[in-house]
Amino acid sequence: MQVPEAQALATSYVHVGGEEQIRLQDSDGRVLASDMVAPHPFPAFARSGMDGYAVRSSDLAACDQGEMVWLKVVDQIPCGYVSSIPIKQGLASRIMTGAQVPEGADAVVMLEATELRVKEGVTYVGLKRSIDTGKNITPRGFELQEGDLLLRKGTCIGPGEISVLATFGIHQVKVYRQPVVGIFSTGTELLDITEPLEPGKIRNSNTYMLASQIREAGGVPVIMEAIPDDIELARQKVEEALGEYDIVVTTGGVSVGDYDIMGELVTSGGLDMLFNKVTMRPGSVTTAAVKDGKLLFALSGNPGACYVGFLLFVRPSIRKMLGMEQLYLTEWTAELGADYSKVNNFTRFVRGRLAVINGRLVATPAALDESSVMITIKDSDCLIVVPPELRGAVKGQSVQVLVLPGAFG
Ligand SMILES: Nc1nc2c(c(=O)[nH]1)N[C@H]1C(S)=C(S)[C@@H](COP(=O)(O)OP(=O)(O)OC[C@H]3O[C@@H](n4cnc5c(N)ncnc54)[C@H](O)[C@@H]3O)O[C@H]1N2
Ligand code: MOO
Ligand SMILES: [Mg+2]
Repeated sequence: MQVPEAQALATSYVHVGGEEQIRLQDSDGRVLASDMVAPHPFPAFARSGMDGYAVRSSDLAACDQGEMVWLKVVDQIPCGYVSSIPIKQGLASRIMTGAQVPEGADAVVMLEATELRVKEGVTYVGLKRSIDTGKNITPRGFELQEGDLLLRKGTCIGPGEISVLATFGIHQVKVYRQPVVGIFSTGTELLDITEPLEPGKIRNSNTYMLASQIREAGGVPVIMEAIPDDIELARQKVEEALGEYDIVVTTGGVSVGDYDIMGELVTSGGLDMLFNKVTMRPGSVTTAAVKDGKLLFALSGNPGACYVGFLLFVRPSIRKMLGMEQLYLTEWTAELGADYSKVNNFTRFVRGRLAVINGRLVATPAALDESSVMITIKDSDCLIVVPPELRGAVKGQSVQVLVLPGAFG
């Protein structure tokens, strides 16, 4: 199956998760399940932008003839205080940045442009320059009017969105539930990361890499113990996990080896196989199946293939359950930074590094990009798409790149 077809097929089984109400401070990375509308204008009152004096600009017109104007100071307005004294002709109130501008005032003169004089117990402020109406005042509703759409359903919540919601006192938000994703690796050779190395064995790195990828995608990983290559045990684990979690991801045992059990598993025991071979490399053995509407992704055991298989198939499914609109990795056009000579009949997703050189986006393939290679995953920020038609790609040519989550730091 071609990659886009396999992606569409897998995600067609996924539905947006249920909704839940959570605290605003817990909502980073979550997706809004309803439109949010401004319950009041923002700012809710005309606000001073300077520490200074609230005045009537018409009182200062005489300054244009070189005259100094003296206004009687009738109040002091700190932030949070509403003055009850209107500014009539000849009057001014001392006001602080962020405080509500008193009735009658239409401009604020900054403190540095004023002089003070006290005469018979009365304070006067002296002004030398005229001022435009509205100067240093942020009008009510400057940013938002009551009823304006604040955030659309499907918006992913980050610092800017949290600021908007907090501004309006929206301390509980309705978001889509995070999918819970069960992970287990298969392989008799696998040691737990806490165990000492033994001859011929390796530590189970995929489970932990996948848990990290699931978290990045917005899901909640549940790490299950790795299992040996035993089909009956694997079947039991898969069934239990599918009963319990929203999505199940396994790694290993999907190729044609004597101990590759997953191929048989996904074609038996009430599972419907969606695909077991995708025209891509790494990850050609990526397999997906469905049982009672729940998805099982059986990814390759090779770390590079496991990583890419997750990004292309599992991540979009998690994002769809989360209610996100953009399911797939961002695709950009870049210049190839070095020749890439490997050819085959499948589309290659080559790990690479992105850089902006002289204003152009350049993608350089990793020195080691074999499916079995783990070390360059951490050094990559894109997957360079090399289609099979490209019989050897040359430095400088235009290529499509899929930008990896967290690229550019
Ligand atoms: N005769 C053929 N051999 C292979 C083919 C093929 O088409 N014909 N395909 C190759 C491709 S492509 C890939 S990819 C791998 C797929 O292997 P499996 O998915 O069956 O995975 P395993 O056999 O279980 O392991 C492969 C490799 O990965 C290591 N591994 C497994 N699990 C983990 C883990 N949790 N953490 C770290 N590393 C893991 C395992 O030890 C092996 O080295 O098959 C090719 N062969
Ligand atoms: O599936 Mo393998 O990863 O194509 O290299
Ligand atoms: Mg194998």
